[in-house]
Amino acid sequence: MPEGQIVRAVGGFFDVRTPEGDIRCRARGILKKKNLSPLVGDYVIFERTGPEEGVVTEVRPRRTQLVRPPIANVEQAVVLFSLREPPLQPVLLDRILVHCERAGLRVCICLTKLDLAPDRTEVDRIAKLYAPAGYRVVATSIRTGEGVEQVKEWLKGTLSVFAGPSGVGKSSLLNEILPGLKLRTGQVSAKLGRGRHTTRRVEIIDLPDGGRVADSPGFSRLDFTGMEETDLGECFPEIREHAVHCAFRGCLHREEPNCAVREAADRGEIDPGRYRHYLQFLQEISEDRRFTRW
Ligand SMILES: Nc1nc2c(ncn2[C@@H]2O[C@H](COP(=O)(O)OP(=O)(O)OP(=O)(O)O)[C@@H](O)[C@H]2O)c(=O)[nH]1
Ligand SMILES: [Zn+2]
Repeated sequence: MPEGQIVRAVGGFFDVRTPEGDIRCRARGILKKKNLSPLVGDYVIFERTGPEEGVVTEVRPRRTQLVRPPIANVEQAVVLFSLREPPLQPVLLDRILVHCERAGLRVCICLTKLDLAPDRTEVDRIAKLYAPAGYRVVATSIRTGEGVEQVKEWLKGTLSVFAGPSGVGKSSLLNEILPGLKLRTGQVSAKLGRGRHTTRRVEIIDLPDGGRVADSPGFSRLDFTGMEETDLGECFPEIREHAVHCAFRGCLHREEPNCAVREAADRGEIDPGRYRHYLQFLQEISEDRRFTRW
């Protein structure tokens, strides 16, 4: 039976992309009963019921699943923050990165509006700061075109989602990467990713160089609901790496004796700012827990 990936959900139908084109499918009732309603991004098996119509009969296991936007099998998050207007927000950046890690996504960081920064000092600092975590950093400007090719390179061969606060230039960069996007998706609106006050409709867009991107930005909810204190360290790659040498299993890297993470932070092997944000988030999680217990 034919297979494909759902690229769009419209009024109870799912558009399944296949090499021969998109097939508009309903979902077989049994899937809903089994609580397996298809999501955009799902790889599915379908039966043809007409030349361009079908029924989804099976949903392949998901590798990842995001809630906002509701989309399956995203592999990569391109996290955007502007260097200026608005200025970089380091805590919020780490907060988004935690959510990316938690969702199991590969991360790259894009510092936008390079044309508004006096020089590359801040870019170099951020790149150095995130190197131990394994995050690649690029600086872009849609005014000068700098960095855009690098982002295109990162998007190849994978399904990505853009993430970042309002006004940092997510839509602008997506438009730069896909100048024909509006035409292709038939959107009248001049802006992409504008979903806050309108019905959010997710769609996966094929890039000319291969690779796919969700047209709606990710991670609009950024609290740590449902997270255990012991989960947090897992979401900081450089902390995760050192944590295996901590004296205690389940070490939260606070005041525990022989904590390899704190020692690495003292030696500067873990960025002190990142460690501080870790402690801040840990505090949030533990306060939440106390609250729910009362
Ligand atoms: N100088 C400069 N301005 C930029 C750049 N990229 C985007 N902008 C401007 O920043 C503003 C916000 O850009 P958007 O693309 O709407 O930002 P967004 O992240 O999509 O914002 P939301 O839709 O609110 O999430 C616009 O006025 C853009 O023209 C850039 O590289 N340099
Ligand atoms: Zn520790």
